[in-house]
Amino acid sequence: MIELKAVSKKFNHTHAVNEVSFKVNEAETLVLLGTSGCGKTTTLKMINRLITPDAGEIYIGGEAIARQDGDALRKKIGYVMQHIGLFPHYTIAENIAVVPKLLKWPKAKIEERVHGLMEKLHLPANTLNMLPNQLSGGQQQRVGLARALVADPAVLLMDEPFGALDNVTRTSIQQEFKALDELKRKTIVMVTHDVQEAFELADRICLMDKGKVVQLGTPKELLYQPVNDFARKFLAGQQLTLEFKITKLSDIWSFLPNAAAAEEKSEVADVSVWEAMELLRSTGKNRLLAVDEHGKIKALSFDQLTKGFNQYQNLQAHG
Ligand SMILES: Nc1ncnc2c1ncn2[C@@H]1O[C@H](COP(=O)(O)OP(=O)(O)OP(=O)(O)O)[C@@H](O)[C@H]1O
Repeated sequence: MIELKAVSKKFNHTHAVNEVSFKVNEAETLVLLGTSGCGKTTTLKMINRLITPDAGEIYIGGEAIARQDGDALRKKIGYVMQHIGLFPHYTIAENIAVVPKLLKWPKAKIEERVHGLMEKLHLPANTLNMLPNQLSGGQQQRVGLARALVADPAVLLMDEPFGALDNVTRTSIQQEFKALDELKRKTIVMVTHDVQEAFELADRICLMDKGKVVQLGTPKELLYQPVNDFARKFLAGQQLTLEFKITKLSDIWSFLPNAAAAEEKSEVADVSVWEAMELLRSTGKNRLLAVDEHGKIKALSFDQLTKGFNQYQNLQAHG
């Protein structure tokens, strides 16, 4: 869907991006991860031609973007900016409706879409006519996302979309983001410097350093098969949490105790061990129930999840 071929960009003497190549498949979320200044934002902005590469080629849907008009291209690509970047003197409704107005949608269609998105993103209807500074940081972030999604673009570029939020708000918006139907079909390239966030949201991660791709792979590959010391050190210290995040209930299913009660219903889908623990924490319950496709019910408590996870890890390590 998106392909970068040996793309480079220099600013004065800084090689911001140095022969970067990768492909993003349709409906995939690729996260660009790396320390500040490694070239993530420059890479992202070259995909919608806010920055022009010095060398290399970029294709979207098989077409070279260099041969397309920049404004027309950007109307087709959703873009969530770093630091949100809402227009301060536009109301929330006007901020969300920028692209549909440029595309000359009829007024009624714009209103319907803006209302629908506000509902989906849990923005209260009374914020429609407010200005951005009257909203909380979390609400502003949702408006930024609504603005990027409004014309239903197939491609979405997101630059530190949750960067301005406190940890609690950040975690809950990340969870909502993952569950949002609007995003399921989209090809997403997202920038972050936060390892946990990358593991939470990425199908694949592109780890960058000094303008170059260090490693591109699934979260599991980055964790268990780091290509060099830089990749290893980048994840060091967070190993256990990351393992909880990439291990699913279905992975540890056979190690969890059966729960008999047929009348009890499932409360948990096939989430990660981490998410199941978060659910236990947030609901304050001692145990939750999960059910598989054969109707088999399993009980989940902190203790059982940890035991099941350890047994699974042992099996992975020793066959
Ligand atoms: N417009 C510019 N003019 C000069 N140098 C720039 C410009 N934009 C980026 N750079 C430099 O290019 C390098 C890569 O910057 P970039 O913003 O792409 O990194 P990043 O990984 O997104 O960092 P951050 O997470 O801090 O935004 C940095 O050294 C930066 O100082």
